[in-house]
Amino acid sequence: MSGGESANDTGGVKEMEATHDTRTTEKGHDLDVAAGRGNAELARLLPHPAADANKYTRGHLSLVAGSAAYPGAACLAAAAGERAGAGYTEVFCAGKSMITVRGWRPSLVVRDWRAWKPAKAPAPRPGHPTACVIGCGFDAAETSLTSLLMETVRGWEAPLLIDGGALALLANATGLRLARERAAAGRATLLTPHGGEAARLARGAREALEEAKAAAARGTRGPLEGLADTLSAAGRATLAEASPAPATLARALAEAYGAVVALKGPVTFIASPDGTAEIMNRGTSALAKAGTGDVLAGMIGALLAQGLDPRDAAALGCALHAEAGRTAAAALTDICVAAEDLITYLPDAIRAIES
Ligand SMILES: NC(=O)C1=CN([C@@H]2O[C@H](COP(=O)(O)OP(=O)(O)OC[C@H]3O[C@@H](n4cnc5c(N)ncnc54)[C@H](OP(=O)(O)O)[C@@H]3O)[C@@H](O)[C@H]2O)[C@@H](O)CC1
Ligand SMILES: Nc1ncnc2c1ncn2[C@@H]1O[C@H](COP(=O)(O)OP(=O)(O)O)[C@@H](O)[C@H]1O
Repeated sequence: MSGGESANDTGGVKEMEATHDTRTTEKGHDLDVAAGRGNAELARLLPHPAADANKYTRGHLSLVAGSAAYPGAACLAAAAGERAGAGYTEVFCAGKSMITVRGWRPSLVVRDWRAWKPAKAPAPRPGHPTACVIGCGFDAAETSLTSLLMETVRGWEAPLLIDGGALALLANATGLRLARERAAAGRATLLTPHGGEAARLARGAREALEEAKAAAARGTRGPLEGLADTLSAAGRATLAEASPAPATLARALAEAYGAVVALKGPVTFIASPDGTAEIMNRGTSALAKAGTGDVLAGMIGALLAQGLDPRDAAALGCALHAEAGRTAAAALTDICVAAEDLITYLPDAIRAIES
């Protein structure tokens, strides 16, 4: 830990007093939690390119995003991913969205998402990090996207970030089982729900628990056998609650899905399957505008694609996103900031964290 910071564990939530301006102290329903990681610790994670870097060694980000209804989400996530340092950003989107995404930024490599073959992707190679972000601009009403998602959860080996409409498609017994199988195989997954998406994920986990219980009562063995026994009593109780506190919800979802969970909101909680959690409270209500979550997914995805561990990628990505929002609001007012501005102000956020 860097100088000026102190940390201790209280109920699994990492409490830190950082040297940066902490502004707010969040009082969770069950815990008092202070600010997240300090600038010095975050700055050490910044993926500056090596002198001999090339676009492939810097990190390959595959973004499966942008249904015909929401091409903008793919544009925002992809531009944010490039700005956050990915060396090669490839967008797999709906055929009807391709022209929009190509026209938005010529540096993006744009393909039809029928060409997305996650199980056939080359195995990750040392020195050539890669990651996938799936779900920004997924139309959850388009159930045909379920197979695209499930195939990716099952077949994609490298780190996987699931966001937006894909979270609704994951929120059921099959999604939970496949996510847990990924975790058991040592494959990293990161979920980035807002409050509504987190509630859906909790419902999906409850559905899986009920299915597992019913199978046990019938005496049948199934893929979810023993699920209830592998979840902590606190986790099960949280999933059963109508409106749990966000810190405990993030932890219960991380445990259930075997994934790092960044539960977004005015304060963001980043929880890991091992029960640890940290808080990111640098944000501003200027961020409460459509598309800012897509930008965040692209930023974190790019950090994963540059080899950061999911917890570090989430902590750094959320902090950079929040700092970009604050710098943008200082220049443009908290009324005028839009999602695109976060991409423009990301360099200032990087400088703020390094200074
Ligand atoms: N430019 C583009 O192309 C854009 C495309 N986008 C894409 O659109 C897709 C759908 O995503 P979405 O977030 O708009 O809708 P959805 O998942 O139905 O969630 C909304 C429901 O959840 C609830 N809710 C509860 N807490 C909440 C919270 N903290 N924050 C927000 N909502 C919260 C809320 O309940 P309410 O507050 O109304 O009671 C409401 O009923 C997705 O793929 C995304 O990537 C967007 O990113 C925008 C820019
Ligand atoms: N009042 C607020 N204060 C601070 N940050 C906020 C606030 N409201 C939203 N945010 C941040 O803005 C982003 C919104 O993400 P999300 O709801 O997924 O948006 P979208 O789906 O439109 O892209 C998250 O990073 C969230 O933490």
